[in-house]
Amino acid sequence: MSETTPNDFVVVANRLPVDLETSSDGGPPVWRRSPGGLVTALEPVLRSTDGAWVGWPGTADVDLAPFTEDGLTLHPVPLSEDEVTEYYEGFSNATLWPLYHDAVVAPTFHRRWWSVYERVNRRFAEATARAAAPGATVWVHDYQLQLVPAMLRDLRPDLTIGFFLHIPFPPPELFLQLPWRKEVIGGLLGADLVGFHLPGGAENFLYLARRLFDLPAQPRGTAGGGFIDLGDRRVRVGAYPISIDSGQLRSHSEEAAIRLRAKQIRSELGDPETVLLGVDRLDYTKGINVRLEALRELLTDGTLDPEKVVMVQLATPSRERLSAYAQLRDDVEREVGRINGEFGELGRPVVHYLHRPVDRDELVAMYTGADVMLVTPLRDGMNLVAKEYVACHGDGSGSLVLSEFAGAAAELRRARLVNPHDLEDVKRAVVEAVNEDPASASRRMKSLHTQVMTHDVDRWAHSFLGDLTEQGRA
Ligand SMILES: Nc1nc2c(ncn2[C@@H]2O[C@H](COP(=O)(O)OP(=O)(O)O)[C@@H](O)[C@H]2O)c(=O)[nH]1
Ligand SMILES: O=P(O)(O)OC[C@H]1O[C@H](O[C@H]2O[C@H](CO)[C@@H](O)[C@H](O)[C@H]2O)[C@H](O)[C@@H](O)[C@@H]1O
Repeated sequence: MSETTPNDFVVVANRLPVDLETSSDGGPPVWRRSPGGLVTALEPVLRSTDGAWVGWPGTADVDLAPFTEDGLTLHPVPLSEDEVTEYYEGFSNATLWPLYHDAVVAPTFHRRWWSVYERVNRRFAEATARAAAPGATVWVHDYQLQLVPAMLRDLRPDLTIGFFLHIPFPPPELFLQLPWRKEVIGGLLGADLVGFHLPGGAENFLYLARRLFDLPAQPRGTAGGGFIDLGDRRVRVGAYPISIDSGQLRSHSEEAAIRLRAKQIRSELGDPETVLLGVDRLDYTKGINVRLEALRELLTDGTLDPEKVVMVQLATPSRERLSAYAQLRDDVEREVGRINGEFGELGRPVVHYLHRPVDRDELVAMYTGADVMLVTPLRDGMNLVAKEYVACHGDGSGSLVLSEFAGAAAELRRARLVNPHDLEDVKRAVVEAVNEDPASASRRMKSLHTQVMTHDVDRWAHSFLGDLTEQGRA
């Protein structure tokens, strides 16, 4: 670890790429990789740009000076226990998260949470102002930090500021429910460039900004993008679908040790004809129960044979103190128990359920060895898991069942797209994926693979940062 100097490129996100975990047995704290796709995508970008990362170290009441860890310059922003409850779990994940995900769970609005959200956003803006060199480029990420762009611009007008939202930006009729709607849009308008995964998010934002700030309509740009003129400055808005380090993952999946482990996993599962796989944070947006219910009905009506089909569901713990997440865990575990109780045999469950993270090698072996990947979110910004599975199947093996409501569906058109609200549609897609003729399945997967290989995270970052640089110069 060492002291740091201001950087020309700074990433700002709620979490650092590593979480500080304290052990209950009094042992020394350890840094572990943070959960979620934002970190998966941004870490390779930051490594290639030699920038700094401003974020929360994942544990309450930890106040650390900036330091370097494993080659990354990190600027920790402390959160108190109350701030974790009110800013992170409260306003970020019980107000904004459900509101932005089509209100699949009812959002909760609390004035107190809002004031803590404002306070914490200010702290992030101040930490960033200290971390950024004169004239630096700052890239702010996600719904937890929507006020940072305007706060940072006030503190440091010399900076070029980009903002990227990793979750869907909701349609106006939902967003307008938010009591602090104007403040949130005003916060985002502090950026030079505001980016979304999909054109629909960009269009929603442009409409709302013009309506809430009474701005004149402008001609539409390409792919849902456009500009907002604020008099003294111009904010660019666009769609930038995020991706993964596809080349690295493909090579990883082709390593002999991974191939061997993939075979071992199948053997440990009893060498079934078909392995179905789900990989998600245990989040109510991910539609885990949708696929479990589809499986149970297909076993009940005899369409799938429990002696031939096995499902692996990896559900990594997430936001566990929130009641909607605790309820989801109960529901998922009840459904897993029900399927295994009805259709499993001694030593041979149908659903293998893990409620803990596995290491990256094991995850890549799981992707590589699975015949059908089930990605059935009710709503998802992108879903990198879908792209990761495809990157691991360059040989044309495997099949992807993908919700129309995942951002990834806009690019992965040749996946078996399903409406997760329509159980019959999900069942049909699972059966078709299990029974598909190998030659046609291979053509499908190869075309998906080409898409993922040619649209990787490097391309995403270059596209966003290229537009940001252009905008900063304008
Ligand atoms: N190493 C590891 N990574 C995981 C595990 N579960 C999920 N991930 C990763 O977490 C990320 C999830 O991203 P995404 O699908 O976009 O959904 P998000 O959780 O909503 O960000 C992917 O990069 C996964 O590979 C796990 O058990 N171990
Ligand atoms: O930090 P957590 O509360 O533990 O949550 C983990 C991350 O979840 C979300 O990820 C999103 O970003 C992915 C990459 O763009 C995208 O593929 C996925 O659809 C999103 O759900 C969240 O947006 C991140 O801020 C969290 O760190």
